[in-house]
Amino acid sequence: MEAKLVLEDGTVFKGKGLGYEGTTWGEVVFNTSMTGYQEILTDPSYRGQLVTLTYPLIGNYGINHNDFESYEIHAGGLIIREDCSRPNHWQSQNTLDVFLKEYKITGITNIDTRALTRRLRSKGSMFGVISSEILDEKELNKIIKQKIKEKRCLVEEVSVSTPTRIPGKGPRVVVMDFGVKYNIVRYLKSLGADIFVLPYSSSAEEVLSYNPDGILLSNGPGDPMDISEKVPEIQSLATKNIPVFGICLGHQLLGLAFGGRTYKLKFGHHGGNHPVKDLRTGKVLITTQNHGYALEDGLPPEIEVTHINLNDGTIEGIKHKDLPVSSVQYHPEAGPGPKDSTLLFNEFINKLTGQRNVKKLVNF
Ligand SMILES: NC(=O)CC[C@H](N)C(=O)O
Repeated sequence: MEAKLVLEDGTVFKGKGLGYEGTTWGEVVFNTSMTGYQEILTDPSYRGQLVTLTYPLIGNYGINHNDFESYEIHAGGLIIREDCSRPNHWQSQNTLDVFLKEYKITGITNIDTRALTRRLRSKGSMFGVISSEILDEKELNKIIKQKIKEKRCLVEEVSVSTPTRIPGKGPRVVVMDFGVKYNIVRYLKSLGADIFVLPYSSSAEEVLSYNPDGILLSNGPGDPMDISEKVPEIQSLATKNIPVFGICLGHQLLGLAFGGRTYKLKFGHHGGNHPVKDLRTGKVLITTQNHGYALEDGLPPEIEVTHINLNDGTIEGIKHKDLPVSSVQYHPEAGPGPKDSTLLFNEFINKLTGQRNVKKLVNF
């Protein structure tokens, strides 16, 4: 089945349809991880984006029950070089193609993803459309012009609609769900936390009514300014002397709450090998990243920058100088990616219990 990918600048890539036969659109981003396609597809932060995977062979270890980062595929579409239709792995239960069909996600294969990535890297991420049903390029360009203007509240699309509890015997953690990845919840659970996942729309008052020992602000899709109405609520929560830990979108919202500003990166950070320096220890961590926005330099004086990205110097972590509040732009929960930073979860939980001992994490 023939398929086409058209970018907002008019570039056309011809390929072969993958997954569900149809038409899909969104911002085209590239991820440089070598493995982890299932986690990437199901990560709510990719909601509505067309994900290009730079690793040339995708699907080779199939799809399994354990690697879900949420309840469904959130990426709007998938762009790859080569699809492996006969996966081989002891846990594999499905092929990538069938998986995409099940969730009605349209993809495209046989694409020169190297050329596409170079284009996105030099011009910046662009809007695009993938279709295996419409091949007329004029028609596809028309779709881009229409859809690029469409506004969606992506966080609303992915957040839980009612509070959900994952019981544990340890400290009570409220997770504000902007599109939380399962691995964040898995780590908190492995450390014994009594977890309440609340809809992103919950007010500060509602969050506090759970009497939390700590609050986690999750990752999530889109521009943090799309949910700027949450900023005063987060500011109110972050100044109550309750430990708060933010991840990715949660980090950006926390920065905004303390008077910082966000901006859009040229092509974002999406991959599993981003070097980040912890400025307090001088150590370099290899991190998983997936973000298109970042905090601007020039944060208020009460905020300390704790981590920076060694590729481009952008802010990767902050902490409040007086309050028990900190956050990272990257993903300590990995899923997929290196686990250099998983101890951040121990640090957070230890703050809540006052324990000194670092519990050994369960390996996922
Ligand atoms: N993974 C995330 O939380 C991403 C945050 C935000 N949507 C961004 O792209 O910057």
